[in-house]
This record gives sequence, structure tokens and C-alpha cells, in this order.
Amino acid sequence: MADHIVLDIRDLRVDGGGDRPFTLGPIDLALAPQEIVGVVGDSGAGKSLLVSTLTHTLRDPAAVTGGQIVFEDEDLLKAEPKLLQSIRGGRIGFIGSNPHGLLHPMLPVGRQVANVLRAHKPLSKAEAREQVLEMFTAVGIPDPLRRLDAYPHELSGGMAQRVVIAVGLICDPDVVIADEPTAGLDVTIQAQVLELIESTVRSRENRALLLATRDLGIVARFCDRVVILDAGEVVEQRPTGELFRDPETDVSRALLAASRGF
Ligand SMILES: Nc1ncnc2c1ncn2[C@@H]1O[C@H](COP(=O)(O)OP(=O)(O)OP(=O)(O)O)[C@@H](O)[C@H]1O
Repeated sequence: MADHIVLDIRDLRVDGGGDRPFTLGPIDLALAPQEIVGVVGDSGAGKSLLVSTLTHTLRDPAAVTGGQIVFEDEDLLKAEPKLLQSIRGGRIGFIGSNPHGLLHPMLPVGRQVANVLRAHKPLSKAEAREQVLEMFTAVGIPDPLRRLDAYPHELSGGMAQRVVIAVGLICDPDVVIADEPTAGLDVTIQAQVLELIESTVRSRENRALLLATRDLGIVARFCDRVVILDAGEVVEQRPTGELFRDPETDVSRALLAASRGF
């Protein structure tokens, strides 16, 4: 692993806090430059809880009970709100899987992406619009100029998901955190979109991606390393090839068996 670490998750523990006890962690995971790490597990394993912790979107009553999330020598769990605001969505981009929940229904999508960009970079409206147009083209939105002024409900699920991907990548982030970024897209589009996210990550020396997914086929194709979660616990953390050749735990073997055919 490279000396430099882009994002260092140390001994992270989260308490779900609901009626049904759920604890996540401890998680130790360092993302190296250009690395794509998959976080995999069955439904309810804690993938989204981890992503929400990393993106500071935990809902009550869930709470972090210990550990650190270190980005450029700052523990984000202790960072001042102002610093956090400048990092979130800017240096650390998020790609979620529920476009209609993530996008504002009453604002044209181009404006929404431009607003994210202008919150982090000193650009005029016209400059931001130009960059969003380039990003819409890059994420494969057809007729991107016209789509800038569309409202979310005017877009198909697949198109809206591409807008969400544009939001995650528009600020040229160092870390991309993606939670099932291609859920709801058909299989050929899934591959295209993942290839785009992959090439974006690999296009800059100092960028890393954490990709939460249930789909081991995606992991096999795109991830360098895999973290297997089961009921909130890390049961294996290995280079992808090793895991596929020689899974060490029943949980991994079951996930691999379920994904056979990919
Ligand atoms: N943002 C959040 N804030 C608070 N609790 C959360 C959050 N996201 C998930 N949880 C809780 O974490 C627990 C683990 O579920 P989680 O959604 O993380 O599993 P998952 O592995 O992402 O499953 P799936 O593949 O079905 O999305 C559940 O009790 C869930 O309600």
C-alpha cells in the first residue's frame, strides 16, 4: 500500500440506536490513492450505515461511539462545522442511489449541480453552468444542454441517477463515496456508468473510491480490495482476487455462491 492515505478510517464504531440493537464496527480501513474499495454484505449488513457515517448523514438515534475518520490529518468526526461543510460534497463527493430523494423536486437539475459546484469553488453562474454541461456530457446524459433546465420529474430514473453521479463528481473530489450508485439502471448502462466512475477515480493520482454494493459482480470487475460486512462486523478485508480465489469465511462463501453467474 502507498505511504500516502487518502482517507483513513480507524477503529470506527457506530451504534444504530434503534429498537433492534445494531452496532457497526470496529472498522479499520485505509483508502490509498487510486484505490477502489468495495464494501459488500447482505441487506442489513451495515453498508449504508457506514456510508452515512462517512458522509455525516446519520439519522437519530444512530450515533458514532468511537474511532476516527482522518482526511488530510483532520479527524472529520471532530472537525468544526465550517471545515466539514467545505469538505463534504467538495473534497469528499457522495453518490447515492435514490435520485428522487436526493434531488430537489422544484429546481432544474443543472442549477442543483451548479449550486454544489459554486458552494465549493469561486465561479460565476455562467462558468458553473459550463462545467455542469461538460459533466452532464461526461456522465452520458443525452442532449445535455436541454437537460440542464429539466426538473427531476422530467427525467427517467436512469437519467436522474446520472445527475446524482454528476453531483458526486462535479467538484473534482479526492474521495468518492458511492452507495449502490447504479441501482435502478439497466445492466448495460450500469457498466457504462461504473466505467465512467472508475475512469474518473483513476484519472487523478490522489483520488480513491469507496463503493458500497450488494453486487459481487461489480466488485469483481471494479474493486481492488473488498471489505465484507456481516451484521455490522468486518468479517474479511482482502484484495479482490484473493477473496474470489479463496474466501475465508462462510459469509464470503455464501455471498460468492449467491453471485455465481457473474
Ligand atoms: N443514515 C442512517 N442513519 C441511521 N441509521 C441508519 C442509516 N442507514 C442505515 N441505518 C440503519 O443501519 C442498520 C443497518 O442497515 P443498512 O441500511 O446500513 O444495511 P445495508 O447493508 O446498507 O443494507 P441494504 O443493502 O439493504 O441497503 C439498520 O438498522 C438501518 O436502519
